[in-house]
Amino acid sequence: MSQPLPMLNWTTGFCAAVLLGILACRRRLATNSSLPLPPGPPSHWFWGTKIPKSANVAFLFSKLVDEYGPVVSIKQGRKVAIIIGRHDAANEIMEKEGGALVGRPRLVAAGEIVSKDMRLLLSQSGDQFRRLRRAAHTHLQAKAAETYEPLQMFNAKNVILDILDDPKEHIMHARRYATSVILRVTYGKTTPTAVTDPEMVAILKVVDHFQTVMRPGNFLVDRFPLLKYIPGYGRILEKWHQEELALFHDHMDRVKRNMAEGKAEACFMRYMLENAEKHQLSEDEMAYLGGAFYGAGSDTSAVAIMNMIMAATLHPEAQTKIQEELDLIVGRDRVPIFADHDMLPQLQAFILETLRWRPITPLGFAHRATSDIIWRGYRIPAGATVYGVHWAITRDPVVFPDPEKFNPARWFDSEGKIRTDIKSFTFGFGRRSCPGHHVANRSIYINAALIFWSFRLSQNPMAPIDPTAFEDGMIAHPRPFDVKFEPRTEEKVLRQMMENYAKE
Ligand code: HEM
Repeated sequence: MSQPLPMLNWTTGFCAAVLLGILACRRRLATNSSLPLPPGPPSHWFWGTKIPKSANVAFLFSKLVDEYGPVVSIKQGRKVAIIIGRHDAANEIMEKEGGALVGRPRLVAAGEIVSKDMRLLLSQSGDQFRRLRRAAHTHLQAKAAETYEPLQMFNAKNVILDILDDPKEHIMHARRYATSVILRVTYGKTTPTAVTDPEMVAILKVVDHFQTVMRPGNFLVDRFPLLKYIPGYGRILEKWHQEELALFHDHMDRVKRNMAEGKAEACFMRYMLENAEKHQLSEDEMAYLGGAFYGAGSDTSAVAIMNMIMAATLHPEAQTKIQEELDLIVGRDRVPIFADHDMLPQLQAFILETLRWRPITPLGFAHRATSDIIWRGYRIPAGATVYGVHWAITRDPVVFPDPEKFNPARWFDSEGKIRTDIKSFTFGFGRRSCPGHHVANRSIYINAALIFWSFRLSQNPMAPIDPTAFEDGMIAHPRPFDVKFEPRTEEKVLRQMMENYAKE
């Protein structure tokens, strides 16, 4: 008689658990969908929130944050976009809920037509994303980045020599630095890269196309994806795809040829070709991954160096502080090296403040919510495009009082140490944050150290020739601006020291 009881108990327990589960889910669904979206501007039922085509989207979104609060929702047709513009909210949503924000929004023009779904930066969460990201990490992680220090020093000294030869072209010199480093890391290219090389011109063209295609609202097909099936539509986008694919393959094929002749340098692409099976990537995917390194890593690093020069020229008092520190720690008989980094807090604070004051990617890169996120009573629905807007977050007045002021001192704690309690979002958020940040941080540091050290600032600070050139607040991609570079160290001595400084 007592036999069936355990079975009954088990069945009853199971049913009760299922019922409770269903109820909990329904309650959650009901609660979630009844929660409001974050506040935002009114929108048209069909067109959504109007974004003027000419607008600087990062500025526009930052204004919305000032008006509606730290998290704003806007409509893009029937889709929801969420703008995150304050530090706390970025931490709580982009970082802590990072698991639900690994995705990227569907970008028809940039992702599907131009990149044919092979660009890591735009790849959706899932198997392909994991394979690409794992492969990229092999050559971008901290340990690998450390091994690139000599080639970064070598190229940074060339920036100084180039500036001495042709100070007006300092923006091009920064570009050449960044491209040379990336081409060396990715393809083992050791021959010098000149700004006029057809290869460099082709790279800059690809970067330029990508920036154009990424600008929200630039291509109607992103609003109306069916357009891509209309014959003839998107011819220019297809052409851009063919151009970049050919360029990426050219680079890869050169490594293949060198491997066949037994003279390939150790580099990312050689590793990929030797380990293609392990990483399960097709030839096109490998070619694109190589391209992703300079697509994502060359212009960004160059802009970081340019912004530093811009910040220095505008703030002679900051130059003087760093100068004093360099005199004390490095002296004048040798050139700064990587090992000096931890002993140069003034320089570190200057770099942190430059990256805050003029973020390199003011709008950031959009993420996509893969499930509902509830934040302080608001709902970020699954499928929403989520922007962590760097320009707005770096202007959070609670974390960065008087945010427009360039003030490296804000990065020191009461004991004079660099603050570790403020997370910097320069390299993005959560699981999509920049895998190249170890390489990038080293590039920024060594160029800053060399530039400040070389241009003895106390007597001849780097100065803008036309201070009004900066007045409208350049962001992202500085226009050419003239800087007076007059090294105090005797030029001949400086050249000599640079020549002897780093040999690849
Ligand atoms: C100062 C220089 C750099 C800055 C400011 C920067 C910034 C960023 C940002 C903001 C993202 C998007 C993060 C997000 O979605 O939240 C990103 C992604 C990426 N960066 Fe960088 N980056 C820099 C240099 C580099 C370098 C040197 C490389 C490679 C050599 C690189 C490779 C990548 C790649 C492959 C991605 C795509 C990652 C993904 O979508 O999963 N970046 N970077």
